[in-house]
Amino acid sequence: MKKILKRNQPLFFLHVILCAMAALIQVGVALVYRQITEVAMSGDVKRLLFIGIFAFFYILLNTMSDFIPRRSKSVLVQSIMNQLRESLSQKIVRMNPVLFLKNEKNEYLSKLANEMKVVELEFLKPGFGLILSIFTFLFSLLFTLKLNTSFSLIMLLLAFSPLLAPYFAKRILSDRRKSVVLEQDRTLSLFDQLLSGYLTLRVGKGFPTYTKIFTNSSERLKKESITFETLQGLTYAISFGLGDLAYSGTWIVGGFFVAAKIITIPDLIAMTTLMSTIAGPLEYFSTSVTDILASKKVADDLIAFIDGTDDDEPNRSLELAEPINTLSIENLHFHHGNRLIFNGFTQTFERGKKYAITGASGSGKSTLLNILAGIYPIDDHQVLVDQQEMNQLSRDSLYEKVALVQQKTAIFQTSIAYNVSIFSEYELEKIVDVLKRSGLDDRFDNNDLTDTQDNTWINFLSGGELRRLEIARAIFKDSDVILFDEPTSGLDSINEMIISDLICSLTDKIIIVVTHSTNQEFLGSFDELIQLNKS
Ligand SMILES: Nc1ncnc2c1ncn2[C@@H]1O[C@H](COP(=O)(O)OP(=O)(O)OP(=O)(O)O)[C@@H](O)[C@H]1O
Repeated sequence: MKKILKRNQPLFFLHVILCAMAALIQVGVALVYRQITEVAMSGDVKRLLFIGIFAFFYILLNTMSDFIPRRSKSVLVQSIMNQLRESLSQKIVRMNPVLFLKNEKNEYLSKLANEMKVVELEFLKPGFGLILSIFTFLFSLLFTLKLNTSFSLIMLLLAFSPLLAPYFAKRILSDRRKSVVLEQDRTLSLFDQLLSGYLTLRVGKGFPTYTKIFTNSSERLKKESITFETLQGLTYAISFGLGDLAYSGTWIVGGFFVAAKIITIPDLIAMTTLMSTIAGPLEYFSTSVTDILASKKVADDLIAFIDGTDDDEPNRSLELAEPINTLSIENLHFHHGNRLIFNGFTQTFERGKKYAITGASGSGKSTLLNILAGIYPIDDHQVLVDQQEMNQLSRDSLYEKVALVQQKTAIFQTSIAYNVSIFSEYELEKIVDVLKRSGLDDRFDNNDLTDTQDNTWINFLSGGELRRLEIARAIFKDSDVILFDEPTSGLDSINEMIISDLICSLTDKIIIVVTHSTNQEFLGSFDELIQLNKS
């Protein structure tokens, strides 16, 4: 958070200065009232008229003093929110892919949708709102001290009482706020699964039970929210009551001071007006502190996630200067948790050759691809890229030269061209050529390849077309190593051979294909078949 505040220093200081000016104007109202009372008591009508006109313009100025700090607070909070969203996406980009794969995707969605909202509305807004309150409080205090010291000290004691409630409630409020966010996460996650599993649930008649599960989760969210809001409301109410008590107390104590002729009636009017600019800010202070303390845990967790160090391994700094000629696996030992997947596996992959990896389900084929793509962590000396440790290569440098064609095609809501180039710069002729080579030119005959708005096509690609789009990406990238994860799964033999021909057309590369295919023609197109056995 400090880093973000530092980046917004100019906006922050501008807000502080505007708050100080606004506070001075607001506190000045008491002096205007004091003056009016004094002149009214003197019976000087002409001066009273003059001061009345002055008061009118002063009230106009006072209106602006309410608006301007609100606006500067809004600009400051929204710039911070913008940076937080940017930092969150950067954090995810920087993350170690293994950690990313391990976590629930909805956890990240919730950070953007739920936690950021809490930080904005219950942490930053009340936090920056406090600055005006602090200035108003301090200036009012200075004025009252000037009018009468002992009365001011009594007022001050009374004015602090509303702060007691949030102070005692902070722990429980903070825990309850976190519980609400957790329930929001669960409900969001269930709703997301409802959308992604819509057809399965509909056709499998799972909706009645699933809807019950969702309703129960929503019910728990309702209960948690009510509990939190009740506690929060109670804290506000106690603060409000104490604030009211302090205000009435000022009139009563002030009455005694007037009776004892220690202060005048105009002084009492000024001081009770100032009490509202002392107790008012303190009341605001107490509700804001209530919100801040309640949301602090959520804000701290979000910032800890963004600033956390579970990013990519720091020792991955080597760059790959030359094209990759060999990938070597030497005596690989690899576990998923307690489960041994590879027990001394050795294999060299050479440029210009095509390798098919086969084996029973669960024998570790996809795991091997993920190791070769630098995703899973491995011990030193087990995977070498042209004699360089895979572990030490920067992922950016590795991904310049390695492409991973995944089983499940990710499609982005943008143009066809960007879907092929995966958001890198492209020349249209190259996209047209790649689509032709991957047999997708007919499919996109009537589409504007560069149109980023009309994405209806993304919902209607067949299984074979999706596979071809994945391969079009690999052809566009033209990397030295292409790793295919079951490129023909779910395809008929004709489509299988189309994909096989496409793969065969890629020359002078290291091609590694994981496959379950038993099609001898397809398998015959590889230079080497590698059979994995369960360890
Ligand atoms: N991240 C993971 N954490 C724990 N276990 C995993 C993980 N990934 C895979 N496994 C397990 O490791 C074993 C090998 O998985 P892998 O996906 O590599 O097999 P596969 O040969 O590709 O299987 P299939 O042919 O069915 O796709 C499986 O039993 C799988 O459940």
